[in-house]
Amino acid sequence: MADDWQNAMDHAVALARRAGEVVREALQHDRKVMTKSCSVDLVTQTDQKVETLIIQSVKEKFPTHRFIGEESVAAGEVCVLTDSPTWIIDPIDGTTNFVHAFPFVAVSIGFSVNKQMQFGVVYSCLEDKMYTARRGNGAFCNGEPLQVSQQEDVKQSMIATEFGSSRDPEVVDKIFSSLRNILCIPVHGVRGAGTAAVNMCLVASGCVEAYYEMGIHVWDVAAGSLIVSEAGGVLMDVDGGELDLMSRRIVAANSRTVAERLVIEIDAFSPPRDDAPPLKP
Ligand SMILES: O=P(O)(O)O[C@H]1[C@H](O)[C@@H](O)[C@H](O)[C@@H](O)[C@@H]1O
Ligand SMILES: [Mg+2]
Ligand SMILES: [Mg+2]
Repeated sequence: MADDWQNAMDHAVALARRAGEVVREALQHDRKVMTKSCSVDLVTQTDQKVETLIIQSVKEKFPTHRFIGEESVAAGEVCVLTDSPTWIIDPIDGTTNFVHAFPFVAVSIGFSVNKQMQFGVVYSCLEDKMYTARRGNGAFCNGEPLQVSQQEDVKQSMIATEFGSSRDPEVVDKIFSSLRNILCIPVHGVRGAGTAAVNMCLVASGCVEAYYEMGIHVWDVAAGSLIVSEAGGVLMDVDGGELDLMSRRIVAANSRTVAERLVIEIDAFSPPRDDAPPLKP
C-alpha cells in the first residue's frame, strides 16, 4: 500500500503545479468575484475550475478515493472525513489575495487514510514554492528539508494569524482580544500571509514560531498540518487539547512550549464544525 500513497503523492504534486499555472494565467485577466456565506467570503471561477481539474484527474487515476473539496462542499457535497482514502482540497487558499493580486496564493492538497494525514502538498504558486510532506519522511520546500524554529521563548517569537471571513461582531471581538493578549505577552510581532496553508508552511520553515486561527476549514489546514508536524512542529486545539481537523480551530507551533503559552492567551470560540449536519431551512 505504501507505494500507492507515493504514487498518489506524486500525482498531487503534478496536479498542484498544473493548478498553479492556471492560477498564474488567471491573474493576467479580470477576475469575476462571487460570494458564498457572506459578502467577504469570496470565490472565483478559477477556484471552481482548479478544483474540478484536480478532482477529475484524481478520479481517473484513483477511482475509489473520496474527496472533500472546498468548492464541492460550497455546492452542497457533504463534508465528512471517513477512514477511506480521502483527498482534501483547497483549490485556491487565499482567494481574497488572488482577487486583489496580493502575492500569496496556494493550492493545498492533503490526503488522509483512516483519518490520518498521509501526505500534504502546498504549492505557493506565485512564489513557485512547492511544500511537501509524507508521513514519516519529513517535510520539504522545493526538495530542501524543512525544520521548525528552535526558539522556545514566546517573547522572542513571531506569530502568524488571520482575521478570517466572519464579520459577526462577537467573533471579531474574540479575534481581537486574542490578538491583543498575544501582542502584549509581548511577542516580537504578528503577521499573516492571507492563506492558512502558507502560514503553516512558514511555521514549518522556521520563519514564524506559530500560527493559530479559529474559523478555518479542514481544507485550509489538512495538508499544512502534516507539513508542520513532519518539520518537527506540534499541532493542538486552541484550548490546548488534541487537534481535531473538523473543529475549525488550530494552533500549529514549533514547540509544545510556545503552543501552550499561546493557548493561555487565546479567547477561544467554536464555529460550527465542518462535519455538522446542515441546518434545516
Ligand atoms: O481563501 P480561502 O480558501 O477561502 O481560505 C482562507 C479562509 O477563508 C480565511 O478564513 C482564512 O483566514 C485564510 O487564512 C484562509 O486561507
Ligand atoms: Mg482556504
Ligand atoms: Mg479556497
